[in-house]
Amino acid sequence: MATAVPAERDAVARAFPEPGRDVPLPGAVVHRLPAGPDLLAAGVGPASAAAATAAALTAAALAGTPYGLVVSAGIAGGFAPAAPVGSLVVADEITAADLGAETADGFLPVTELGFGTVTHRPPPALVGDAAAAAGAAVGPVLTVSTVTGTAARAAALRARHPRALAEAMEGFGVAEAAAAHGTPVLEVRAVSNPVGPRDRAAWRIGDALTALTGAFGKLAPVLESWRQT
Ligand SMILES: O=C(O)c1cccc(C(=O)CC[C@H]2O[C@@H](n3cnc4c(=O)[nH]cnc43)[C@H](O)[C@@H]2O)c1
Repeated sequence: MATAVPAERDAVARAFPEPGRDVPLPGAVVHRLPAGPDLLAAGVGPASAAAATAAALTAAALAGTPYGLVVSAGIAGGFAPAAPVGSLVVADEITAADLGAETADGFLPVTELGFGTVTHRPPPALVGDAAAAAGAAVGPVLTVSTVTGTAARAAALRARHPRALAEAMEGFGVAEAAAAHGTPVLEVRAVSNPVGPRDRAAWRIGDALTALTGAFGKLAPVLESWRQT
């Protein structure tokens, strides 16, 4: 389970009965729960998330105990009205929304430049089971390197990704690390703020962290029992 910051990691940990311990690894510190998943505060942004997630995946593989699933979890901005503050989102697509080139005719994703990947798709059956268990909406979660701060930027993202429900900064990095290991990925987000004009007073980080704890209390059996078929 990869979050950005320790506050998100600890919110997920509160869904599990017993406290864990930190296990230092080369390039990452995994918080190991006795009766739950390994948790990783991987850092803010796609690069840090990818690096730390890859380190944890590699350490597990070299130890002969490879992970069966990687989950990117945390708070996110929600695209109103589909994803209001306090709601939960499970990604059916994890998309890098600003990986490409700005041109006179608008943004071109790297895939239209002839290389790379911009979208990872979690296993549909797992997405459905997770969303049903958590009472979450299902749709694309965008990964950005810059938090949207204007209505114009929000509108531009919605125009390019009309189904998008949320915006965060780590999912695509986590998904790239998982893909390099052939490991399925899931992204679960609790909405802390609306995507749009920067208004720090509108952020409800505490409420979102509480929603994240509640979500993983319901998700735990789904994630534990899920095996790639
Ligand atoms: O603009 C601010 O002053 C501000 C206040 C609180 C938090 C931030 C962040 O940049 C948080 C980024 C962090 O949280 C995730 N997140 C939450 N909401 C969003 C969003 O609307 N767009 C992108 N990322 C968001 C993200 O995954 C990071 O881990 C800024």
